[in-house]
Amino acid sequence: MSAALLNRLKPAASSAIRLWSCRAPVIDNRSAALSHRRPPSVRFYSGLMESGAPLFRQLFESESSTYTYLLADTDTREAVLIDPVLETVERDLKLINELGLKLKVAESSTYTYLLADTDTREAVLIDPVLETVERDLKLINELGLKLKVAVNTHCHADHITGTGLLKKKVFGLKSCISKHSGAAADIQLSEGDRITFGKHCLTVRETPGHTDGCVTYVTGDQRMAFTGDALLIRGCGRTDFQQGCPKRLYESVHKKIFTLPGHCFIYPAHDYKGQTVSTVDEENKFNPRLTKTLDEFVNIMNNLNLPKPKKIVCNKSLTAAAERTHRVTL
Ligand SMILES: N[C@@H](CCC(=O)N[C@@H](CSS)C(=O)NCC(=O)O)C(=O)O
Repeated sequence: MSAALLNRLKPAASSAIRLWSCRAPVIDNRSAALSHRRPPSVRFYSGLMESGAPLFRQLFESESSTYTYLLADTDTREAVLIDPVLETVERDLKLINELGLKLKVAESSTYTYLLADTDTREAVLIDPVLETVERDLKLINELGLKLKVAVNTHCHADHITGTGLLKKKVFGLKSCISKHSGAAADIQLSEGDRITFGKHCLTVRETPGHTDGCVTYVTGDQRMAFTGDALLIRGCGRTDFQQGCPKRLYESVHKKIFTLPGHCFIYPAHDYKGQTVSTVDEENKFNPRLTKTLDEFVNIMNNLNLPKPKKIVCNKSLTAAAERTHRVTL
């Protein structure tokens, strides 16, 4: 596979299917779907491929009847997974290892934050992501920290994926998310709750609007706020799917974030322009959406016309689970 082709695959997994389908053999899934018979969990087609064609596997998750597709360059071994499903991630990773492939990281421009008490070494991870769990654990080990809690800002498929895997790898680790998120976790959080690590803490401020269960975590000294997707730098979370509501978001930001001290640093869950940090004062003055009136804000949010975010599209199972209450377990 050429570098140009790989680059074309990376930004949009759905177009990858179209791209490959002209060269791959025809696959007829209809019989399995119509007869409700369970298809084999892994199908092999590589023998039918013309030379130079990518390695291709169709994988199936029976609970949600979702197909995951594995595509790889047989020379570089670089691989892409389309629609990985939570329940079958371990099986798919095993196959990728068996075939000696290197999974390219799905890009969601998501930030994970690590905070720790330097005396007790107790640590907290905010929004750990599946693809970077190993990197984050390595850092935690290198720094001699004890990971105590994995806290999640909200239940979206581009944020919550790492917590389950971390719980398998770190004995005693607790998961946290808002009680309004619809997800099950060890600790269900509400407004004003505190997550302690050593002498430090994070306080929960409920900031719904992007989703019902969005929260902002504020350090005890109010110097830092981890705003998730509620407030982004010079932007904010979209409100056009999965419980989004512009009016709620506007109120959340004005009442719960802009009331923090002006010097409080804002650390968002995403940035698409390379920005890393802002402050309450800065966003209060320069945020092009949230400095508007409520009506203007609602109008802006209802006309963003954004493309679907990458990992939300790529992970049908988690997205569907996020839409059904109490299906995601962290
Ligand atoms: N422009 C982005 C679009 C990705 C996107 O929709 N991001 C979400 C957070 S993940 S649900 C969002 O709320 N974005 C707000 C915005 O104004 O972008 C891209 O480059 O993919």
